[in-house]
Amino acid sequence: MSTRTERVDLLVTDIGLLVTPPPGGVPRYGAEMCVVHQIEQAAIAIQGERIVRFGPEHDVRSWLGDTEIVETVSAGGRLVVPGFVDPHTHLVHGGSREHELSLKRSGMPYLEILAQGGGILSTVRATRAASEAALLEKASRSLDIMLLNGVTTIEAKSGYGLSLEDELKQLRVAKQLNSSHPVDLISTFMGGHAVPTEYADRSDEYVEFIVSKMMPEVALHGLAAFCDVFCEAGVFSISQSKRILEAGKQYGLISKIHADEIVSLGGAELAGEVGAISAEHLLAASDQGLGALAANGVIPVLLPGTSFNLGLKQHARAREMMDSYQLPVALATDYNPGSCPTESLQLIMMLASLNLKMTPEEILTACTINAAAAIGLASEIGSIEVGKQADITILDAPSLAYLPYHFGINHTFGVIKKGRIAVWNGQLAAGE
Ligand SMILES: N=CN[C@@H](CCC(=O)O)C(=O)O
Ligand SMILES: [Zn+2]
Repeated sequence: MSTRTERVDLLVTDIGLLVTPPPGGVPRYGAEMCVVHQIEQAAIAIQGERIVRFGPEHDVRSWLGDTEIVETVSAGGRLVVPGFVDPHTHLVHGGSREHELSLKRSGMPYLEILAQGGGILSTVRATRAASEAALLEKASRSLDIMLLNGVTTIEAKSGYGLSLEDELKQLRVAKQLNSSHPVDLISTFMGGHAVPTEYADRSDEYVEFIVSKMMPEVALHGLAAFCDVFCEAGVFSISQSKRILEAGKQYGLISKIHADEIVSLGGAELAGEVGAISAEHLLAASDQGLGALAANGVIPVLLPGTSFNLGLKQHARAREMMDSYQLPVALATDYNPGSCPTESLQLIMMLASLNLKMTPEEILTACTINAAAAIGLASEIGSIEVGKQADITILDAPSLAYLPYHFGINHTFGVIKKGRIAVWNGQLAAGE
């Protein structure tokens, strides 16, 4: 395994049970998702930001010999897993939408609220009205909650600005948080989230505005790694979505797509055609669409919190995706102020168990290595592996199954981010 190092900066001992996807730095497909490595009475040695050794504690200790250890912490017999990754969030936004709760509960469909100028467009108004500092403050608080819940890396989309300045404003906030907050953020440009009111009935013109005015600026300032579009009936058509994603590729932005969430429009097929890294939602994806994902290595990112919160009977066909199509399913919160206002990935784990019929092992894989792969980071994060970033979550739980079983609470005891203690005893560490 690894050669001995001069010094270990942090040694995590007394890990009751360490569970991780196997090494490899690649997504885990279908049946592979239930295979995880489990080590009882384990320890992890960290130097700088990297894992240098892990395994049974007696093995790690004999490997260490008389190596200098700067700091030792005990996991107190708890469960230790890779830091969770949330690969689909709409973190940066102004305002909230509790005023739409009664409309939703009275059965008004999500797309109808949007068509009446509410929904996403309501958050666009609030985001445009908010200062950059106010957006930063609000997003930072949500990011703290995510960290306290054991999440160490997230993806964050724009898409509530829908004007050049306001899209850039959202993306600058995410960039700023990436450098100031312990959680790593990777940004997605989503100017194609809705057609703004000033372009009502001129959606093709808005698409050209995205392509000709927004994308060059996003690329020029290095503000995003990915490009996403809400490909949905009444929002962006297949051809408009294709125009946006293909143009994004010219600017080096990797495609993602909100596909077949409500209507089976062919978004999954388009994801395959444009070579997207991931396709999200997929409740209404056709068999042909799932085949296109499998044939083109597209990762399905499932968002069971959204179908739950929208009160939908339909769920993404996770079992078929894994069992029949051998797809590498990932899970995410979809944290946003409308369809899924929760930062809790642990709630999503419970819903994945309940409604997607995923096993605890599959859920762990979907929230770690496959989630990392959905944002292009599987070689760096998503598993406990020598050489990988030391992103580690310590949970007050005796087993993986305990997480979806004892639901509605936060099990996180500690979080180590890039080798530094970011959360301990359920609290943010001083200075974080
Ligand atoms: N479906 C489109 N976009 C978001 C919801 C955004 C909102 O309602 O504000 C989603 O992924 O669920
Ligand atoms: Zn979304």
